[in-house]
Amino acid sequence: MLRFLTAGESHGQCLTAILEGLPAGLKINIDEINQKLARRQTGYGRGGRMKIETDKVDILSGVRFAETLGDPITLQIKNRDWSNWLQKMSVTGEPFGEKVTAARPGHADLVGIHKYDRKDIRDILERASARETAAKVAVGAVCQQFLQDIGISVFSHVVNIGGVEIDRHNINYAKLANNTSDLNCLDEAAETKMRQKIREAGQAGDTLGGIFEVIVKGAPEGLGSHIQWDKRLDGKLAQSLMSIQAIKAVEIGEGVSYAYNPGSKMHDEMFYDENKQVYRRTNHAGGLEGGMTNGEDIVLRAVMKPIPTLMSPLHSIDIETKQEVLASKERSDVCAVAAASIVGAAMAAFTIADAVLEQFGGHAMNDVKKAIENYQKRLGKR
Ligand SMILES: Cc1cc2nc3c(=O)[nH]c(=O)nc-3n(C[C@H](O)[C@H](O)[C@H](O)COP(=O)(O)O)c2cc1C
Ligand SMILES: C=C(O[C@@H]1CC(C(=O)O)=C[C@@H](OP(=O)(O)O)[C@H]1O)C(=O)O
Repeated sequence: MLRFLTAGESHGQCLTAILEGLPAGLKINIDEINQKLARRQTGYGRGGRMKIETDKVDILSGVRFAETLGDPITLQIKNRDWSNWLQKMSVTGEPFGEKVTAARPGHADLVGIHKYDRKDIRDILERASARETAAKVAVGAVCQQFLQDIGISVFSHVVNIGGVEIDRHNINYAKLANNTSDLNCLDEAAETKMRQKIREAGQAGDTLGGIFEVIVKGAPEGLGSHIQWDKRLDGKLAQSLMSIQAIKAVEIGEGVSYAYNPGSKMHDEMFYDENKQVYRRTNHAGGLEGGMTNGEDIVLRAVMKPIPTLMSPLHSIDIETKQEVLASKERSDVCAVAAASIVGAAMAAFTIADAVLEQFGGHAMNDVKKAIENYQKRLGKR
């Protein structure tokens, strides 16, 4: 079993993740992890915090001479902003600085205060903050290196921001691997409109959400299982995306379209090629049937809600004065769908890596590769 935990507050000293369960003998490239961390920081519409941070990973355990040992891998990312918050985030001493008492609709503020019996909303928002997604991306980047080594690639791109959609007929999917657009969008015309939309939202003190897509190529047939609810890979992938801060809906393949079309239009018909290898002409199912991968690309989409902190704040309540007030305004992003798309690829990579290890086991990279080879041979795959 592959598992990870993260720790760290948004303005605390650092973020830490422990990733356990990867086999020994996997080559680790720190520069590639850092590239993914940098990519998560980009995106038109991000706030002032991203000008302070330059996320870089330190590997504190589990790797020696750039190879995994099979031990838990500890990944750490320092918060550069911490130096500005030493007293407000002090581990010892008396409370310092103004309390946050005006709850923001759409954030964890109010429920968190009630549930954890706190008086300062900062005690909640620090951990609810999506700053934590930097740790998820570091974990996912390591998992992506594992997957890459066995021929599986995970990509993501932005398909909608604030209602501006990409033109699917005009997309060069070959650019997925080295897309350098800071909105992580493959459609230049749509990207220009997205920027305009984000600019207008920012000027109005408003925020925007959107949709990103994750595509997994090269996953072997049969990851996951139909035999039990918690073994279904569609369910696990949905959770991995839904667990990202601000994600409100997840779609697999044509997802929502299934409600509007008959079976004759939606199920992917099967054919044999001249070598008696099965192929399909469509992939409405997004690569998953019966909770298992079917050998097609895995296609997932996630909907992100607009950022809850608005510079033109919404009506809310003050937990201390019990008055109706405007929600608090923290420095904030206007739109972070591009960043979320990088997090989405990381979370999908973790989940696929876990499914691969569940199926093929192995504490050593060579054993994993042999097991996959044997399985593919049994299936008659070339
Ligand atoms: C990459 C990323 C950046 C985010 N930036 C902000 C932000 O600057 N301000 C904010 O209020 N929420 C931001 N959020 C969203 C909140 O973290 C999220 O809405 C909050 O934790 C409540 O969780 P929920 O939306 O899943 O219910 C961001 C989310 C992501 C994924
Ligand atoms: C720090 C990050 O995102 C943060 C997510 C976030 C929130 O409420 O989720 C609030 C903002 O933090 P701050 O209050 O420090 O400006 C974002 O910048 C990050 O993505 O690295």
